[in-house]
Amino acid sequence: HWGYDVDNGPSSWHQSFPVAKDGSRQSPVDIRNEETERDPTLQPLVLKYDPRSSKTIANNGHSIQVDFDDTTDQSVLKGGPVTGSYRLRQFHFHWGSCDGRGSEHLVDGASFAAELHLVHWNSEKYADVANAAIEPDGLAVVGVFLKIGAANPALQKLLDAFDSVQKENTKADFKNFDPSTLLPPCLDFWTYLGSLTTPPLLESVIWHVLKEPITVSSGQMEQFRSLKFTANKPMQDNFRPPQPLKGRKVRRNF
Ligand SMILES: C[C@]12CCc3c(ccc4cc(OS(N)(=O)=O)ccc34)[C@H]1CC[C@@H]2OS(N)(=O)=O
Ligand SMILES: [Zn+2]
Repeated sequence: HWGYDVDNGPSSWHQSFPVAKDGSRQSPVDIRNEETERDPTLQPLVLKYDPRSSKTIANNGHSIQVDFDDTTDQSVLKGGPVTGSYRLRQFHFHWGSCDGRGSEHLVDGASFAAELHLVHWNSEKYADVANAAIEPDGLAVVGVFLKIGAANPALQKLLDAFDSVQKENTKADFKNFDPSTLLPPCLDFWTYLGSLTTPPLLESVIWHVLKEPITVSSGQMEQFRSLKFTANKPMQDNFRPPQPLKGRKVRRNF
């Protein structure tokens, strides 16, 4: 099964998922800010989250993921490059084995210690996330960089729940969590057309990468690394390296 080891990691995913190599809009990418284009027509990003829609926290063997009730428009993304409304389904993280790496997107070649992904799907056009995920405008993912600095109290609430999901394929209740507490004050973003960054690598994501990181302390990063991929393998370095732009333009609203 796919993973992040030397024998089943990102460089071998193309064997089962040819789009990894043949695709035209693969993610993540290295955002070279000089080559991005400021687009004054981009609307501000509007993220309206209701803590009552948070359900569970799970270790799915690839990341730590918080799932949301997406049967109604309680937590939605609007604005930015998209028309319509995208419903929050889940958020998860990618991080490194050391503080110097871990994010999936890079900015001018620089990595951050981790990256938060808030996954939304186009609930105006499609029936559910699975149907949306096979459409070019089906998903909208917001990426937030985690930069080493002061301990983050909002993140700590999440980390405190990790004890119950240390092992692979474990899940626990995680109610009344407000994901907006994980957002930076400024929602300036880069946006481009991309894909899921794990198999099935579907090319259905409109990416919104926030310019402003949130902070995380080294000690808090250690708590991410206390999670397990399988029996005794620490969950870390669960990030895909940057993929070729293949002529894509990255736009910014700032
Ligand atoms: C579960 C699903 C397949 C995997 C998947 C899904 C959605 C968002 C995802 C975000 C990911 O992470 S990332 N870094 O943001 O790209 C990684 C995988 C994702 C749906 C899409 C079809 C499957 O849905 S299903 N089983 O048919 O009901
Ligand atoms: Zn992700």
